[in-house]
Amino acid sequence: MKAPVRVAVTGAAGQIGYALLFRIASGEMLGKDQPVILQMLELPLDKAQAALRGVMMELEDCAFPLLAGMVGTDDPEVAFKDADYALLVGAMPRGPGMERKDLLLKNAEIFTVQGKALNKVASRNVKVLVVGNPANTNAYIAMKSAPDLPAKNFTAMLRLDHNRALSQLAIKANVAVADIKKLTVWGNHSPTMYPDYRFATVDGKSLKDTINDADWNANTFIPTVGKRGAAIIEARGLSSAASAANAAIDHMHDWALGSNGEWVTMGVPSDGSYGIPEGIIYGVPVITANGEYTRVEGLAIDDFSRVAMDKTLAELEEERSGVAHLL
Ligand SMILES: NC(=O)c1ccc[n+]([C@@H]2O[C@H](COP(=O)([O-])OP(=O)(O)OC[C@H]3O[C@@H](n4cnc5c(N)ncnc54)[C@H](O)[C@@H]3O)[C@@H](O)[C@H]2O)c1
Ligand SMILES: O=C(O)C[C@H](O)C(=O)O
Repeated sequence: MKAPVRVAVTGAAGQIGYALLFRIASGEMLGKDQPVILQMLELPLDKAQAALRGVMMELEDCAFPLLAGMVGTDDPEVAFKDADYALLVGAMPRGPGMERKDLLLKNAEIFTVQGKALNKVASRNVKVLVVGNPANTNAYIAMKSAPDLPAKNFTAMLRLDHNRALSQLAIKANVAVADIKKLTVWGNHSPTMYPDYRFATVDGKSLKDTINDADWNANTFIPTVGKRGAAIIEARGLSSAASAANAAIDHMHDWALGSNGEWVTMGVPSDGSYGIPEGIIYGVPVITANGEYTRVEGLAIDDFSRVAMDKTLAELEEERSGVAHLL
């Protein structure tokens, strides 16, 4: 049996937390041979702490063989102590009629505090996934607040957008989701994101040629994927939770255990490639292996894509300016 690893989850009593923790404890994230110690953070409010105690009772009641320990706390330095993985979910969600960036100033402080706590107490190799919105800029804030940790260890969740794009494409082309390779979503987790299937293949054949519908791409596919979060809020009255937790599991699973040579999308600090200034947390195609991600380099960027990639970049730069005073 492997030694247990420490997995910190913030917002553990929230919607996404409830859809996430049981899957982590059952081994779906890090493997069926990897014991985990869950270190769960919630707000220092009676209601939040009581709800967290309830979640922990339910975790106990599952008798998961891989759950090697649990900590529930309102102190980030307890939650992140020696953490090998940190899923930063806890933040305010948007409601109907809001954009994710409307949450920026409300949620930003959470990520300065938590970045500092990670810097102080987490494993030096901690892998951080920011889910709380606006996810890219919150990941940027956490990264900048943790100068002693490697910047590459801070990532934002674009995987939900990647999975949404996969399903829309599978429906359109009448193919199986699992057969679509080489898809990506560039940029910000916001309506400006650019889901891009120019390189995608199905059974080695170009998906773009199979679909052959530029109008559908520009006027249906891209806006449908970009506005899917709002469509879920409109339908459910609450933001996505099970699909968000599922994407977080996919992101961390692939980062830890590898993507078997396949492309996945992660929001990662830019290295300056593709015309994205260094340090901006931007969705890009990566291949993961041995606990590391490697950007897919050298892809051709045509005029349509350049405009789309610059638009989502401009939004990220605007968000970064909006939080500069906190860093
Ligand atoms: N990146 C994505 O693809 C994606 C997808 C879905 C949701 N989200 C975002 O994830 C976040 C959580 O969504 P949810 O539906 O679970 O919300 P929720 O309101 O159900 O749960 C959030 C939980 O976080 C807790 N919390 C708030 N501040 C905290 C802090 N400083 N420390 C610890 N816990 C804290 C709250 O008490 C609450 O229990 C939101 O910001 C939402 O917009 C992102
Ligand atoms: O859209 C939201 O506010 C929640 C989440 O980011 C989503 O994409 O479902």
